[in-house]
Parts: sequence; structure tokens; C-alpha cells
Amino acid sequence: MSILTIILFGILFVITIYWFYKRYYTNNNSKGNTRKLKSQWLLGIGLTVGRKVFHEAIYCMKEKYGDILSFQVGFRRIIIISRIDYTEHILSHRHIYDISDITTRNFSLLFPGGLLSLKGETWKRHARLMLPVFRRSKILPYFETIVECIDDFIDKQFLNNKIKIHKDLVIKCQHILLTVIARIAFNYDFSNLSTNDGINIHQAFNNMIDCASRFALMTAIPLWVAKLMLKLNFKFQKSLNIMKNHVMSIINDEQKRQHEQIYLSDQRKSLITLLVEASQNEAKISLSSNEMFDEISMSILAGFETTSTALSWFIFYMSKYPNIQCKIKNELKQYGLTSNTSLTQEKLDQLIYVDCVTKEVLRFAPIAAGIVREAISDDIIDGIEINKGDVFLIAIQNLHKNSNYWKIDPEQFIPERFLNEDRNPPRYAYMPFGGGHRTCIGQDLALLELKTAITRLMQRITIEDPGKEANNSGGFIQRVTCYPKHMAVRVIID
Ligand code: HEM
Repeated sequence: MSILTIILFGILFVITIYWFYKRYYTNNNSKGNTRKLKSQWLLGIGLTVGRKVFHEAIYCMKEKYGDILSFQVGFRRIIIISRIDYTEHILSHRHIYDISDITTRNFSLLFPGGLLSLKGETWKRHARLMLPVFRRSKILPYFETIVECIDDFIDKQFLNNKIKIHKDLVIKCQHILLTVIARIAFNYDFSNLSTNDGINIHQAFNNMIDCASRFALMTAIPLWVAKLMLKLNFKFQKSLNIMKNHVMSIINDEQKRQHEQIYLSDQRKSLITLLVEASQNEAKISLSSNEMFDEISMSILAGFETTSTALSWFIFYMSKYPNIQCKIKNELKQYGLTSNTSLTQEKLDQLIYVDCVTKEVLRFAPIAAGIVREAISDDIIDGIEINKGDVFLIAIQNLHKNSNYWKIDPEQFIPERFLNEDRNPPRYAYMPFGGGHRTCIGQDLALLELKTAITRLMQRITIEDPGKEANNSGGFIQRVTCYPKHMAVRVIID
């Protein structure tokens, strides 16, 4: 290579760096009344964040850089938002801000026909069938199933078990909520593992969820590498095949049954039944069997990790706040709910304090720390220039803990806030299920599962911190959600 070529490349390199610096790292070049958002250096952010888990990291960034922070990852600008007015702008302009490619890309590796992998018209077609399936009236019949599963869990884990200090309740919460969602999704009973087939499906289901959770986080590696890794992941491929055979045969049976017009009562309708039903009623927007498989698998993935993490945090907080546990039990007694009485839907609806505790767990615990949107055209927010392609992380956890929006100290776990001063927080200050057109479709089901599980647990057991006998210090493990690292609680049967 001649000296001249080296000099030319050198000049080109310097010009590119200068252009990059001027474009992203200065406030100059603004048009008219608008201003540019200056990007922060990745190194500085890295030093601020250190090895913190995701929700701690975005909280730290807010403390250091303020409610709006931007940084460059290559040519992509990432903007972290911790303000309700900006959040409102983004979530109410769905023609400008949509789900990001970062999200759809990762999920499409796993379940290409699931809502989280889709955009535009395809998403609309799927959403038109999926949303009615998750309506409150459709999910209420699952109440009995949830109670049965939680009772079975209490009997096996606590009643017939001599262990008094439980160190594995995070895993156990995951098992129980997988069981619940499998019963709801396709009437499959994990507790009935008497056959080889049963054991294989159980294993396949767990393996698939486990691999899927890891692959859902592979944002940093190129798509083709992720695809190759997934293709070569023998465990995932084998589990996917077992699950696909099983679920596809249920879908086929269901299609046949509905074709022959044999109807089930609401009590026995699984999500698959409801989807096939909706698909056959709405000929123009029906889903193929493969798309149905992807939707069911995606709902299980999106639904089980989130609710089980929330339940784990509930158990942890109860061990730390005995006075709150006492108040829950007092409310249950007031409505005649003890370890010997059964829980009904009507009684559950009357429990106001349990509602507050459920809401406070979802506010305080790091379940979904943020949601992601991407600008699909240029825009201006509060005078700030937004470019097509900018990616936004709306930091739910920061909004939940921002003292500008909460009257009672948001850093404290206080369920009563939802009875009093914080009964109606400003719009978007509280959004555990996201917001706008891509809000969580499973929120009614999640609330039903959580409130029922919390009530049934509190009817039958008391949770205590074992003090120095075991490590119950909390901490965090980051997967798709973030759950307690050190949880060891004493359980007393009531
Ligand atoms: C405590 C429990 C749950 C929490 C905290 C939670 C939270 C969320 C959040 C934050 C989003 C993204 C929303 C947005 O981008 O605005 C989401 C999306 C979603 N959730 Fe949930 N979720 C929970 C339970 C469930 C359950 C039980 C199901 C179904 C069985 C479910 C299915 C979904 C689906 C399919 C989406 C994607 C919707 C779309 O992109 O159109 N979630 N969830």
C-alpha cells in the first residue's frame, strides 16, 4: 500500500470521526427552535453502571444523567426516558413509535409467528384474534384451575414436607406457574407424570423455556450467528419438536372437534380451544396451525417468567414485612377466609388490601424494568429532535420510583399508598404492563393468577425471615426478569 493511500484513508477516518462527533456528541446544528440531544460517552456510562443488574443500571444512569439520556451504539442512538410526559408522547403516537426491531428480531428467532415477533399488518391480524382470548370474561373461568394448582403446591411443598426453611422457592414458583399456564394454555397437567410421554413433555417444556429465555436476550450478536447457535442447540431443537408434536396434535383435535360442532363448556376451554374457535369464526383473519403454536408458546414464555418472578418477590417481601402479612391475614379473616375455608371468585373480588399488595409488588419489584420503542420517522419531543431509527427505552422502574410522581416515598414498600394518597398516580407513573398499542395482553390473567396465589398462600401459611439461620438477604439474578438471589424463608402452616 502506497503512502498516498495510507494518507487518504487516514484523512477519511478523521473526517468520519469528526462527522460522528459533531452529529451525535454536540448540541450544535439544531434546526429552528429545536435542540439536539447530546449523546453521552459509552465509556462514562459503563463506568457509572459497573456490573449492576439492568434495573439498577438504568436507575444509576437516571441519577447521574437525568430523566432523558442518550448514547450511541454504532450508528444506533439509544434514548432512555424516565419522564411521564415523554412516555405519553411516545405511547400515544403509534404511527411514529412502534415496537423495536431489537425486540422483534430476538423473539422471531424463537417463535416467528408470536405477537412479540410481529409488526404492522401481521401483528394486527394476530392481535385481533389474541386480544379477545385474554379478555377478563374469558379468563375468569380459569380461577378454579389456579386455586387447584396453588393448593397442590402448598400440600406438596409445605404440608407434606418436613423442611421448615425453604431455599428453593424461586424455582418452585417457576414450576407452579408453568403448571398453571400449561393447564390454561392447553389443558395439560404436569402433576400427572405417570407416563414416559408425560415426563418427556415436562422436560421439553422446561428446556424450551430455559433456552428461549437465554436467546431472547441475544441483542448484541449478529442475527445469523444467533440463528446458527439456535439451530445447533440440540436441547432446544429436540424440545421444540416434542412440544410441537404434542401441541399440534391438540390443535388438530380441536379443529376437528369444532368442525364437527362438539362444544365444550367455558370451564373446560383452554387457550388453544379459544384460539381455534376465534380463528374459525373469523375466516378472514384466521391463523395457521404453526402460527397458533407460536402464539401459544409465546404467551407461555411471556406469561410464566413474569408472574413467577412477581410471586417470588411477594414471598420475599412477606418475610421482610410481617406487619403487612398480618394486615393481609386480618382482611382475609374479615371475609371468613381461613385455612379451612375455600376461596370463591366473589370473595376474591372483595379483597381490597390484597389488591393493594399485588399492585405494590408489581410497582416495587424489578419484573419488566423497561419497554422498548423505535422511531419510524423523524419527530420532535418537547423541542428535542428525534431521528428515524432512534431506539427508546422507557424505564418503567424509574417511573415507579420517581418521587415527583408519588406522594408517599416510592423507595418504600407500602401497599396502603394505593388506598390513600397514591390511589390515582399520574398516567404512566405506574405501568407494570407497559402501555400503548403494544401493552401486555396477559395483564388480566396475570392479576388473577397473582391475587389468587397470594390469597391462597396467606390463607394457609405464614412466611418468616429465618434470621441468622439462613441467607435471606435478597439481591438480584438477571434473566429476562430479575428475581431474588438469596431467598430462604421459614414457612409455618396455619
Ligand atoms: C406479572 C406479570 C406480567 C408482567 C409484569 C408483564 C409485563 C409485560 C410488558 C411490560 C410487556 C411489554 C408491553 C409494552 O411493550 O408496552 C408485555 C407484553 C406481553 N405480554 Fe406480558 N406481563 C405479564 C404477564 C403476562 C401473561 C400472563 C401473558 C400471557 C399469558 C403475557 C403475554 C404478553 C404478550 C403476548 C406480550 C406482547 C404483546 C405485544 O407485543 O403485542 N404477559 N408484558
